[in-house]
Amino acid sequence: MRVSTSQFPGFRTMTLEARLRCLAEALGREPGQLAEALASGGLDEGTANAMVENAIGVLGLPFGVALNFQVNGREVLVPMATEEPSVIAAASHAAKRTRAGGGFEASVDRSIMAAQIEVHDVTDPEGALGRLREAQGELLAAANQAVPGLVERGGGAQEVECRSLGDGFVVVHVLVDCCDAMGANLLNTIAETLGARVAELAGGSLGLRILSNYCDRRCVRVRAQVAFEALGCNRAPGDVAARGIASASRFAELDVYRAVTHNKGVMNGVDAVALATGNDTRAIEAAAHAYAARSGVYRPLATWRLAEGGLVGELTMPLSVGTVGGALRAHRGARLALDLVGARSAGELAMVMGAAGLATNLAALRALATEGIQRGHMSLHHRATSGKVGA
Ligand SMILES: CC(C)(COP(=O)([O-])OP(=O)([O-])OC[C@H]1O[C@@H](n2cnc3c(N)ncnc32)[C@H](O)[C@@H]1OP(=O)([O-])[O-])[C@@H](O)C(=O)NCCC(=O)NCCSC(=O)C[C@@](C)(O)CC(=O)[O-]
Ligand SMILES: NC(=O)C1=CN([C@@H]2O[C@H](COP(=O)(O)OP(=O)(O)OC[C@H]3O[C@@H](n4cnc5c(N)ncnc54)[C@H](OP(=O)(O)O)[C@@H]3O)[C@@H](O)[C@H]2O)C=CC1
Repeated sequence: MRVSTSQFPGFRTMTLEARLRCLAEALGREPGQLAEALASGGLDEGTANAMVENAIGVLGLPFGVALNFQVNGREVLVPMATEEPSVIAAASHAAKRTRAGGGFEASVDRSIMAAQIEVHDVTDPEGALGRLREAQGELLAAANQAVPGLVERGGGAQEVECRSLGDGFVVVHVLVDCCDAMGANLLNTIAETLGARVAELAGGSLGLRILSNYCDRRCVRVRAQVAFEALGCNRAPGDVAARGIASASRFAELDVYRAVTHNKGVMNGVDAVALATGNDTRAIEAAAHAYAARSGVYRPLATWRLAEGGLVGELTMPLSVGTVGGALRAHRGARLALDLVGARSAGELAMVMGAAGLATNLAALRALATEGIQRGHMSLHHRATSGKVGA
């Protein structure tokens, strides 16, 4: 569903029921439909029992919506599931500050993932690589026969790459466009289909056949320009806040101890959207941190630089996310989250996730570089931990 605005004045002080009414109106739905989708955390026990093993119930998490987002000119509601107070406020807060500069600009690569087939005890690695390269056409055809639906949608196996790792190991990557799926099961099907033939061609023993979660060809890039005036508050003028944010960003580039915390601030937004939309947060985290360390030094995923009259923030990170497959079909709450975000493709969802990550990073840096984190975060944290909650 697309909305005409992501700004709802007074949303933060409304009751839960009033917020649902407000969203339902924006989406052209009945409030009851939203409440029904979210009943018992969006997941009933029967479904939970079928989704995982040894289920004993359903564990709840707060589900909220970050406001004020514009991504590539589109007004976007950003669904977030998180146990951490102040993350949704932080995302909404930063998104509000980006609006005067046009919000977030984002782009995304095709949904390319690599299926890995590993062969060991290869006695002639050079000969193996030659035979595997020659057989590229045959391997691609066999891979595509295993996923006809994907091919019909315009995706499927695109390319075969092979490398010798030394010590008798040869690895083949089948690069697959998995369209709107995260892709794990699709890629594993391809890896298992090709395994025996690849080992035969390589002249070695077949080893692992599984996707690689290091999806460095499936990156999202997000940029935001924030004017000094949009960064100021009564505790710091905008240019002072901007200089503080740029300096905090530089600190993260120079120090791994800081870079990890900086990236935790990025993942506050990314993971919350991933959890809400039923995506695999372990896959996202594993790829993000490998990418952050790709040069051999662990670096920030997002950086902020002073520019003419303001700040420019840029985030690049790999994101393998789906709007189909995985837990999505079964999970009512995740389907509602996808409906709220209005993403028509996995790429569009990845761009919103990246924008959420850049927003939570900006909010945290702005707070840290001006008043410190404790006022904003701890006031909301105390609200959550005071005896009143759940009474
Ligand atoms: C907490 C704020 C946003 C307050 O910030 P503020 O300046 O008091 O906010 P405001 O009252 O001026 O409100 C501005 C907008 O923020 C949103 N907003 C503001 N408050 C709320 C609220 N209660 N409920 C819902 N939305 C809220 C809302 O959109 C609001 O617009 P309005 O509704 O007025 O039109 C700010 O201090 C902030 O962004 N702090 C950073 C919080 C943060 O990063 N939390 C994560 C936990 S710390 C961490 O995990 C990461 C870290 C920090 O270690 C990463 C790192 O080191 O880089
Ligand atoms: N290492 C890892 O990360 C691993 C992760 N997993 C898990 O695998 C799951 C994700 O696997 P994934 O392959 O994405 O999901 P699925 O196994 O559910 O596959 C997605 C299916 O959706 C169908 N589909 C419908 N529309 C589209 C579309 N537009 N684009 C693409 N596919 C479409 C396709 O079937 P059809 O063509 O027949 O219609 C496809 O097979 C996650 O739950 C993940 O946690 C599993 C193993 C390892």
